[in-house]
Amino acid sequence: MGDPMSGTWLKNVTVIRDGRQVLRDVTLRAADGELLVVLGSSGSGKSTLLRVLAGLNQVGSGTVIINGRDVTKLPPGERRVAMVFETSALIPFLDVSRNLGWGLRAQRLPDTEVKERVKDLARQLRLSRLLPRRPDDLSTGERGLVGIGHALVQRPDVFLLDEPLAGLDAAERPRVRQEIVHIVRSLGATTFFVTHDQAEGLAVADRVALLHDGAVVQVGTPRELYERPVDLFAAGFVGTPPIGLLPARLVSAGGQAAFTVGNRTLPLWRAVPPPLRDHVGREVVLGLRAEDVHDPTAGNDPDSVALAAVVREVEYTGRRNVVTVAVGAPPITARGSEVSGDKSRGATLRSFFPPRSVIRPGAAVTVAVKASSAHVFDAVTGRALWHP
Ligand SMILES: Nc1ncnc2c1ncn2[C@@H]1O[C@H](COP(=O)(O)OP(=O)(O)OP(=O)(O)O)[C@@H](O)[C@H]1O
Repeated sequence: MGDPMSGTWLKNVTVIRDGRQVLRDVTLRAADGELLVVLGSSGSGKSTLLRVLAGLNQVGSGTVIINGRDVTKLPPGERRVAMVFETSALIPFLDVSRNLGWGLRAQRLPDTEVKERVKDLARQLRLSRLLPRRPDDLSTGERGLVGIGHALVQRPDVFLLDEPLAGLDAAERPRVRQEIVHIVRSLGATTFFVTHDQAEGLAVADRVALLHDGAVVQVGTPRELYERPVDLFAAGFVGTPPIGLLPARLVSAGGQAAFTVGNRTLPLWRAVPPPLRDHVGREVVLGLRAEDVHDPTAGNDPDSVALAAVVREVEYTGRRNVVTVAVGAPPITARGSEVSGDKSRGATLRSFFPPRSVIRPGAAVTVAVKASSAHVFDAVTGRALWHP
């Protein structure tokens, strides 16, 4: 990105509604042709961010740039973007074919080309059989597909997709998702893809921007968000099942770092890493992904330490059981920790057990963890200090 204006982005954008900041100084840039997922829970400001790009929401302050062009003061019609809304507005008295084509006809494309493009797109999205029907004669999911089609047929510079898969059933979602990704990639269009579903976001994104309370928490590749979350909020939001959290104290003995958890000690088997030096003797929160929490009877890793725990929940998924256990440790109060656990229950970890294991809520078990697999967070601010 040599040109400082290139790409499609918001620069220091603030949006105020009813006296509340719904976007707070948001700076977020998608490179040309990038598929950027905007991820966040309900009310985090995702739709507002798209509406600002589309020109449907005024900014309080800041700049909006589309394909290197400052469009902050331009009306929606002059921004060359195509938007799919969560509930798409179809024209009731036009059949699907005309609904898909009217945007192109408005651009004065020749009729034969409009028909050709509509036909191709309908085939790609597998909605050819719906072309003669009117919106009233479609299911919610089918209307959703037509809404997606209406945006995708346009070949704009920038696609704005707001929960495009919301109306579709679970079985159809992965297929349509792949089709959308295929289409926007083959057109080379920059795409903002809004979702509250982290698994969906990770699956399609070049990069993910995680939004919380109107502010950008972290921007990175799916892998960066999973492996190097900037704080407890990001760590808890990204990944299934949610990351497990353990309160601990960082100690240093004979120059070697370790974490104490209750009456157990988890040695790191190395000197205190420089980013942790200021935290020796202080409380931290350890974050452990389910794949790093083991059934100690299944094998013997000499670096692991067994912790006593009580089974809270068992979810059978076919390939394995996802087991939530409570470890005898006090609840965690750090900022952002609420997304990955229930505060009232104390520290919880998740682990994968074999599908045939007989394990029931209330059972006493031990789980094996090791310090070198743990993400380390500040116990007060929730900021990440160290990643495995
Ligand atoms: N017209 C409005 N007037 C006042 N506040 C609004 C208006 N529209 C949205 N908001 C508020 O702005 C915040 C962000 O809303 P937005 O729709 O951008 O969130 P979102 O992340 O897209 O949520 P969802 O996933 O539920 O659609 C919310 O707190 C919402 O209540």
